[in-house]
Amino acid sequence: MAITLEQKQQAFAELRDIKTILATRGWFPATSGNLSIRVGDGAGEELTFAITASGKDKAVQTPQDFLLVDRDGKPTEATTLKPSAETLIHCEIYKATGCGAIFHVHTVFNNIVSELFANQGFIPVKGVELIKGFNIWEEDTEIRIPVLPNYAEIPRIAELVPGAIVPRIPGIVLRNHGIYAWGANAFEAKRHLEAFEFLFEYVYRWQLLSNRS
Ligand SMILES: CSC[C@@H](O)[C@@H](O)C(=O)COP(=O)(O)O
Ligand SMILES: [Zn+2]
Repeated sequence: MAITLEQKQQAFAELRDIKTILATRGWFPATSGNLSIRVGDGAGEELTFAITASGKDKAVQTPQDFLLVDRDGKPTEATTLKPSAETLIHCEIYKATGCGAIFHVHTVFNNIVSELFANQGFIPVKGVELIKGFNIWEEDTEIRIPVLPNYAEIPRIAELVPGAIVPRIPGIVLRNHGIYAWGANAFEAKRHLEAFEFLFEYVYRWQLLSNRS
């Protein structure tokens, strides 16, 4: 089914709201970061999502911030805007998870923690209450947040994504780059992103304390 103007405007408005909130946290330094929301209920061949245009200052609101793309990351309408350079990663996450929204940010905490654990391929987090933000309610459990290499060619990263996703962990980290967090909708993706960032800061600070002499 074709996407209606109303659906498109609603997705753009939701992206604008979340972009504004995340910008106030300083989570889009130097034009980094990208955000997307699925539009319509289409799956498979019908997958369409709204995504941030490439290279924009995500802390600034303009009438030219978002566009619609298809399952291959190609614009669905004539536009002068370029979709995010990392659109193919969003495509793979939508196809693999069926999620409704994906938020990507670069922070110092997610970069440092990814570097600390890159060689083992995952960031371990044990016994921290905020994993309940992922709906994991087991006491004192360890979760493992996947870390992928940050190749310069995005298609090389994108092809690793389906194999890296861990069913109950709604995120993947690119080494020394940033986090992709997703959810069934924008509300859930934001909650997951905030939980990840809390956990990364916790792991970072815990490492510092553990290594003091
Ligand atoms: C400007 S540094 C960050 C970019 O290289 C990239 O990683 C990023 O997150 C933003 O790219 P964009 O194409 O604007 O979506
Ligand atoms: Zn990025």
